[in-house]
Amino acid sequence: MTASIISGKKVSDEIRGSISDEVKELVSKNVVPGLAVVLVGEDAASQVYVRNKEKACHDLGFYSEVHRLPAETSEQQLLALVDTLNQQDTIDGILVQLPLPSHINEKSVINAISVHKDVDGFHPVNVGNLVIGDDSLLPCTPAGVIELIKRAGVELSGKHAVVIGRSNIVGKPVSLLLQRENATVTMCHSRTSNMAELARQADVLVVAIGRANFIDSSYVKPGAVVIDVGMNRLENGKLAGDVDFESVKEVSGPITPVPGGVGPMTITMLMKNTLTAAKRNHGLV
Ligand SMILES: Nc1nc(=O)c2c([nH]1)NC[C@@H]1CN(c3ccc(C(=O)N[C@@H](CCC(=O)O)C(=O)O)cc3)C=[N+]21
Repeated sequence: MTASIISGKKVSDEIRGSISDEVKELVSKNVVPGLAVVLVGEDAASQVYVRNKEKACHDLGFYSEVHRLPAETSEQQLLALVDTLNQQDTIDGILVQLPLPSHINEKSVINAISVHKDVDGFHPVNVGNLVIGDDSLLPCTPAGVIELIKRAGVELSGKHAVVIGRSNIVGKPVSLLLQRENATVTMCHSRTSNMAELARQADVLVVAIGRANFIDSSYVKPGAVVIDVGMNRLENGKLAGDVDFESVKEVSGPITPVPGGVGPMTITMLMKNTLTAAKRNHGLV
């Protein structure tokens, strides 16, 4: 029996609907949430994502600035722009698209973004607050993963969640958010020796390893929820997840597709963070 599909597009549209309503409310109080996205260089995938973010802003009534800088931009020039955006009252959220050209230190740039405008949730203070369980702007993809699981009607409390991948951007924060939902969390990574055996114990399997179609049905307990965070562009230009969707959907429980799963949620959570930052910046929460 083929698994049910968790549509990130559908969930995303529902959440964007409520964001749009909240923005109308804010605009009536002369507050327009503003997002600045900075793209350095011509990376094709980044151009797609930045265009998606810009479109989402326009669809939801946000003020949007996109700064497209040449690849040879110096770190100092980029830091100067970030500083300007930190001071700009019309901007509530700042996102500097990663990866950056190798001559620029990503940490320095992330640390330079005001904590209150860090709508990526990458700043160490936001990450620290996430770890200790204090209020913070949550990283978009991890927050989107949790939202998808919840909206699929899956109860996480007491369940065994297995996260494959331990990146700072996805794996680590997802494991923390799963713990916050009282799941029991196992973290697998490149040095895990019995990965398939551990993965098969999962009630909820979250995969974020960056290897196309790597996870097949041998990693999945029948009926387990599978969340595919993979975003791999194949030679033929198609997008593939980290999960071999065709084989896994025959054994899994609810499963997210790629595209149309976690991707749209990443953008939607970015919009949600920008809305939250705008309300905070204007003393409305
Ligand atoms: N500072 C920073 N913050 C990010 O959040 C960030 C980043 N840098 N660098 C790159 C990754 C990747 N990312 C995606 C956003 C949307 C889709 C998305 O909309 N995906 C669609 C398909 C889009 C397409 O057609 O390629 C989907 O999966 O349905 C994917 C990936 C955000 N990122």
